[in-house]
Amino acid sequence: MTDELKPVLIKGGMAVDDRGSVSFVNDFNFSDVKRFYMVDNHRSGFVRAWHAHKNEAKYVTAVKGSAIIGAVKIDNWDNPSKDLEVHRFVLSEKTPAVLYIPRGYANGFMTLTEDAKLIFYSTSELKESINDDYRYDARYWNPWEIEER
Ligand SMILES: Cc1cn([C@H]2C[C@H](O)[C@@H](COP(=O)(O)OP(=O)(O)O[C@H]3O[C@@H](C)C(=O)[C@@H](O)[C@H]3O)O2)c(=O)[nH]c1=O
Repeated sequence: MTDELKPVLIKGGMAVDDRGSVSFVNDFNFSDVKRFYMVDNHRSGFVRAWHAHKNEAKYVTAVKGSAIIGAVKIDNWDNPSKDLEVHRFVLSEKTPAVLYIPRGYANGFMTLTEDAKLIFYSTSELKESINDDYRYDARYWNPWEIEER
């Protein structure tokens, strides 16, 4: 759906009335999605990172709670530079949105709330993804610090 080679935050919205609420991201579609999976952590503050894919792109949204999402475009798959640009986003059920992470990127996230649950929509089938999975230490790049301000 999106051939940009930069992460794109597709913003949505929430409609609330006397019945309840509807969260939506109208500009997102499933045209290149082949599978989905949901991820949560046992506690807030836990980091799952860095997982990189040469061919797989993914879309991620927060179904519940909030999380910091990181994305880094890989320059050298065997020894990526530590100085690469780290794209950093906060996804939350309170501000409906879908984050597009292009192929060629490492991604990861840190849960900000105990109840955080993320859905990933992947453009690869699992068997394609398994052969396209490059992992680096969770703090190889470190967008997980929260500055008190
Ligand atoms: C992602 C996924 C995992 N699994 C299985 C495989 C494995 O036995 C178990 C755990 O998978 P993983 O160890 O890959 O889970 P994890 O290490 O949390 O990796 C996941 O984290 C996020 C940040 C990513 O970027 C993805 O690459 C995804 O693989 O779940 C599926 O069956 N289907 C799926 O779509």
